[in-house]
Amino acid sequence: MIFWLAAVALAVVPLIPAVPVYWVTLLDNIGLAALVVIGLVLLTGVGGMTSFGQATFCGFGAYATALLTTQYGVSPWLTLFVALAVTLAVALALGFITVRLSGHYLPLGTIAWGIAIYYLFGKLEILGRNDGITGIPPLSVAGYQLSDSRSVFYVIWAFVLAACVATSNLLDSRMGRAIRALRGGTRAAEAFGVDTARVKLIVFVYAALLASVSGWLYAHVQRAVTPTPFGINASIEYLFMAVAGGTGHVVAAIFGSTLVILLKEALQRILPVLLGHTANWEPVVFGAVLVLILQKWPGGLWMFVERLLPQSLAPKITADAAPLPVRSLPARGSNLLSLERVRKAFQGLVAVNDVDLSVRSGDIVALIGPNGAGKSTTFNLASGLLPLTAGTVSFDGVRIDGEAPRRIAARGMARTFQHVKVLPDMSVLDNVALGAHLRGKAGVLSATFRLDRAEEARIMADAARQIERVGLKDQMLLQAGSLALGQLRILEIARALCLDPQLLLLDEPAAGLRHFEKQQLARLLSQLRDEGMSILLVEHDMGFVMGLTDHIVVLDFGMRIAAGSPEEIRANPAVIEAYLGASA
Ligand SMILES: Nc1ncnc2c1ncn2[C@@H]1O[C@H](COP(=O)(O)OP(=O)(O)OP(=O)(O)O)[C@@H](O)[C@H]1O
Repeated sequence: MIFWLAAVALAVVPLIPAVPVYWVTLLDNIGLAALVVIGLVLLTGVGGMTSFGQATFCGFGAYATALLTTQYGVSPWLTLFVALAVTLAVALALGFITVRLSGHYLPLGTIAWGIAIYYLFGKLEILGRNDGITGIPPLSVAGYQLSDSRSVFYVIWAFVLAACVATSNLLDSRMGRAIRALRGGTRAAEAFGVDTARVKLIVFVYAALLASVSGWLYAHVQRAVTPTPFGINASIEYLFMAVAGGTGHVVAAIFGSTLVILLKEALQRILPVLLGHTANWEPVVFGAVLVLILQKWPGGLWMFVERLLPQSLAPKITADAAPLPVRSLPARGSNLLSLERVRKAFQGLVAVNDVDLSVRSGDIVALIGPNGAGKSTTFNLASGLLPLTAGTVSFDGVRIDGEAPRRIAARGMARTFQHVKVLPDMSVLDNVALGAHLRGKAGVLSATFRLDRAEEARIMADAARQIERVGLKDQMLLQAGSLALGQLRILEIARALCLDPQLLLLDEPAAGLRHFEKQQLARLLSQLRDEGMSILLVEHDMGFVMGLTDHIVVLDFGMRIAAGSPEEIRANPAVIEAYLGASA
């Protein structure tokens, strides 16, 4: 509501004759920057991919329209589609290479192509080399030329408004959750079935297209383009705007753009008066202020505004949403997971040495052993996180070794993590809904146009059902970051259940839990088994395992030294020697 009131108030500004043209021009510049920064909020703030090359994509939009309108007389509105098509092709090619980079190689990659393309713009004869292209026509609507700041204002801000709405819609969707999941690490996201390389590429292209629209508008506002506004300096400035505003919220992009542009303007006016001479101190003070902001408020300054706004309403859960389809569980007692003579060697070290392990449907099976016995490695071989050196893994009668973790997840194997991997600033409900990624289909287009609501309601209703199933109903709308470790581990189980699995893989589910939390967890796992769920868990806590499981496999130095019921394992001398003996 406040957002729309602000939009109406903004729309009135250029109509007030007393508002100087200079201020309207500033608002135009803020709008142009905000388009790029909205993309950066999604790419960097939400998706965690830092780009120092966004201005380059503005360049593609600007040069495409500059060339076509001045050389070939094409209508500017048509060139918008050409600009988007050119940017799409370039962003797909650059993104394909760039988003596969990780750590600091990713921003370095964006710097590299940002610089290269900037020089390319300045070298190409057809683009007028460093002099650029002049004589670009203004935009026109119904024969009326938008050649002044006031008239073009509405076109710029219509695009900003559309970008805000589309991006907010996108974030509040299945794809939006997948984009947020990127911040939690590729491993976790892939385990829920997210194709992380594809999602990264989608975000990269989305941000590039917004920058291209900004460049296209810029060309028709300035009526001339040169390479300068599309260089690395401009890209860094856009990144500052995103970070200074706050990278977690779409509206913060507008706030950050306003902040940085007004700061630059203010410094240009105030500093010469204060310092009384013409030396160019603005960049120095500008840099110092930005460093101060980054130091003091790394989350961005939007949070100060956000605190003053009414809290957004809790997400609606439609109780009567049709349930998502549920896969049938295999007959109780049938062989669900089989590891046969699996082996994993890390260079010289054989971490898992020809181990056999099977899980029957409806059983809780534990994999135990002293530190370094090879439990986690075996677990990761089963879930596809590590490739096998030898042996086979079959799930529900089908060989799955060699398949990617997300394909294995799609078959009905869901996992939790030894070090919990939740998104702390997302609600428990949204975190759990992430587990249902593979049960939905809605992509970017249906999300931005809100055509995904029926599917989204079904996903949310299922997530709420799983949360109730594990007993976290009272925490459903809290931020996941506010939960205790025991609740976080249960949240991960709810998220795994949201995948509609046949088998749950739990990596040290009781690690770090207090006694009553362990009891609560054991009750939940028994309840799930009673409901027909099969569970394989890696665990250190013998008391927890003995009271809960149907079958135990013991590893030591990568070898299987025993397998049997808890009673058999308790009485096995090799186990007492290797495991219990060690702790005794
Ligand atoms: N990526 C790796 N590269 C090299 N060695 C590894 C790798 N992962 C595990 N190892 C080694 O393989 C052996 C088994 O490790 P693993 O983590 O599977 O044991 P674990 O039983 O899960 O131990 P813990 O209970 O301490 O987690 C250890 O000696 C470990 O150092």
